[in-house]
Amino acid sequence: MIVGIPKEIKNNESRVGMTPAGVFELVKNNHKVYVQSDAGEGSGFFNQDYQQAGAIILDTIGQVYAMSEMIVKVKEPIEEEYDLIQKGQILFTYFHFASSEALTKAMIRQKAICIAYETVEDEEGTLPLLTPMSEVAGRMAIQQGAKYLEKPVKGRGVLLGGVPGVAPGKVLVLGAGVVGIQAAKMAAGLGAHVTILDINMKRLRYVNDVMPPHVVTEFSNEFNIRRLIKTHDLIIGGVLLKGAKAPNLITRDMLKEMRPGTVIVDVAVDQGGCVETTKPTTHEDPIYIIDDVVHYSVANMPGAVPYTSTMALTNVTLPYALKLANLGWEAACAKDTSLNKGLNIVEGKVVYQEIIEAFGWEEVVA
Ligand SMILES: NC(=O)C1=CN([C@@H]2O[C@H](COP(=O)(O)OP(=O)(O)OC[C@H]3O[C@@H](n4cnc5c(N)ncnc54)[C@H](O)[C@@H]3O)[C@@H](O)[C@H]2O)C=CC1
Ligand SMILES: CC(=O)C(=O)O
Ligand SMILES: [Mg+2]
Repeated sequence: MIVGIPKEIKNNESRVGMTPAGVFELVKNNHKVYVQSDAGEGSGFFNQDYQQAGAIILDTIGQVYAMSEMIVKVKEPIEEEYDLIQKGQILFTYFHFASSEALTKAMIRQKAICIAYETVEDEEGTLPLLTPMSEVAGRMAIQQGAKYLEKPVKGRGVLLGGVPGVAPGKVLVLGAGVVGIQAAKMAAGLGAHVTILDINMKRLRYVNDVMPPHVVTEFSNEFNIRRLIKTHDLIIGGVLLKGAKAPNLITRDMLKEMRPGTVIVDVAVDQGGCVETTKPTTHEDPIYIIDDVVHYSVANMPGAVPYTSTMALTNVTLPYALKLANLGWEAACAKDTSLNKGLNIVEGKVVYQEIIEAFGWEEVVA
């Protein structure tokens, strides 16, 4: 198969869809790999590294799309890329369709085969291609939250760890999944008081078992959320309903109940966010303020730490990319039930039910 690796063009996105090690594996399996010039530069991989691994470097993104049967990338295609996508071309990347009707309609129009990293699901129900980026984003959420709690950027002016004689800051984590647990771990490490909520008792039991005593679990419901937001300094959104729009656990009216300078880091923004007032932001302009509450909602948080993130992501995507290249998408998905769950749009047809529901469409749109 001919595989193309374009340079990411989303704001401050420095990850790349494949490392030279991945190229080496594909070439070893008799595939041809085109890499756009400087695609890996932001992650510390240079044209020469890709060439030594067996790739051919192409000058433009247009050439990569035009000459490849499968595109392996990181983020969803953005508007400038829509028309480059070919009918029947495999796109293997994050899409987060439920948060964007425009993107969904564009991919339907282009009649591509869209296999979404975030819905590939193993037998245990975990999401192997989302997990490493959730680990990165969960850890980063505390770094970013701590920064925006500082007064000069309109935060409450609270130091998360406190100091001797002064109580630590309080962190509320919505969702005890991968993002939530990593965020709780980092916040606890700084000495903050952490409250973590979920509706899944298994997750809460696990957290209760492995975390130190200053990480407290509570059941997630509106009553508890309304009570807790009044006293917590930093709120992390890490809720996910697979493939679907995230539920709005914090509604607009609740902002008035928070103290001025409270910070919300809504990591779930890529699935539409779990806060009603969440809208996607960029690393260039990451925050906005509503009712004195600082909102941070960057949809590609791991893109800011590409040295770590590119390797963490491609460690898990490569075996699937290799399967797709070796067998073609139909046979690969038929053989591998995890990969099959990644199929979101196939030649103009939405095949993932939660996407159809997210837009209130009656049926599969062709
Ligand atoms: N902004 C960014 O750059 C990034 C965003 N993400 C996003 O972060 C989100 C979370 O991802 P993961 O932690 O991997 O998901 P996960 O599936 O591991 O965890 C989600 C948790 O939410 C819980 N949940 C569901 N409904 C709930 C409710 N009403 N109240 C409380 N908890 C509830 C689930 O039980 C589950 O434990 C996803 O939308 C993911 O795409 C992930 C990586 C990067
Ligand atoms: C998962 C995701 O949205 C990201 O890594 O950017
Ligand atoms: Mg207020």
